[in-house]
Amino acid sequence: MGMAKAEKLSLESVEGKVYTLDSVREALIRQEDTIVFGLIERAKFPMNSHTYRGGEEIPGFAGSLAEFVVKNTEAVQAKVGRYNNPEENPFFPENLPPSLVPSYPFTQFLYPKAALVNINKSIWKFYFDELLPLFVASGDDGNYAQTAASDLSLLQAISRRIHYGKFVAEVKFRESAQQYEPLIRAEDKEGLMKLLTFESVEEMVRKRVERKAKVFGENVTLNNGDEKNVTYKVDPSVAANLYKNWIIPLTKDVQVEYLLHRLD
Ligand SMILES: O=C(O)C(=O)C[C@]1(C(=O)O)C=C[C@@H](O)C=C1
Repeated sequence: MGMAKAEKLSLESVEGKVYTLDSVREALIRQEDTIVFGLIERAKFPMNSHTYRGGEEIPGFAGSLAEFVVKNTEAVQAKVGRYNNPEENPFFPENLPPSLVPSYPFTQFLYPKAALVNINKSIWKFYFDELLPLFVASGDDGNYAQTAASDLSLLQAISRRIHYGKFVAEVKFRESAQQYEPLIRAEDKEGLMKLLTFESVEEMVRKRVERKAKVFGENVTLNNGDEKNVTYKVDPSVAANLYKNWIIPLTKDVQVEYLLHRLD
């Protein structure tokens, strides 16, 4: 096509995105599906710990096979514009190549100085050290590349969900700036955490995720009538605990971090 880098797409119709508390919560609900399917897909493979070993498993590359796949896939996706979308956050932002494609006019909703929050290092750590062993069978079937690819798509889904906290925080700030501003000025993390927390919403999220893991992950047979014979591809309590122990707390950390920079 030979388009210059700075050139804008010619668009038939641009869907300007509107962010409200309802619309961001709707987005979080839809992302639950992606995360539950991601768990189911990763559980298809055993642990395959070769995927995670460092030390020149790949000639000339010091990291693990998973790291190699994530870094290189992110680079390819960056070239075709993935990170032009403010809802996306790379795991390896260092040395990412620029986008080669015309830019889509994404709605600029976030406050630029707060938009830079990126906690993917913590996500990477809990994912490999703590989450994987909870739902993946031990063993090795040699499918390391496929395993790394399923890790990447699940990591990206979890990361997108957690960093969506920026949008949640911006909505809440705009709705009640007069309540947030003094807490931000005082750098009162605890006060901010309290103000942005809705216990009853969190409980609904955990219950719905557990139910989705049951519905999406049921091993379907033709004589399924008998409830007690039902088995699941991923233990539904693992999905609920992923939300309880990591996804919700980290989404809240992102909100607090974002808000602390909201008046910079
Ligand atoms: O829905 C919200 O208000 C959010 O901030 C999202 C979320 C979540 O991660 O699911 C986090 C904090 C709230 O206590 C409730 C739910």
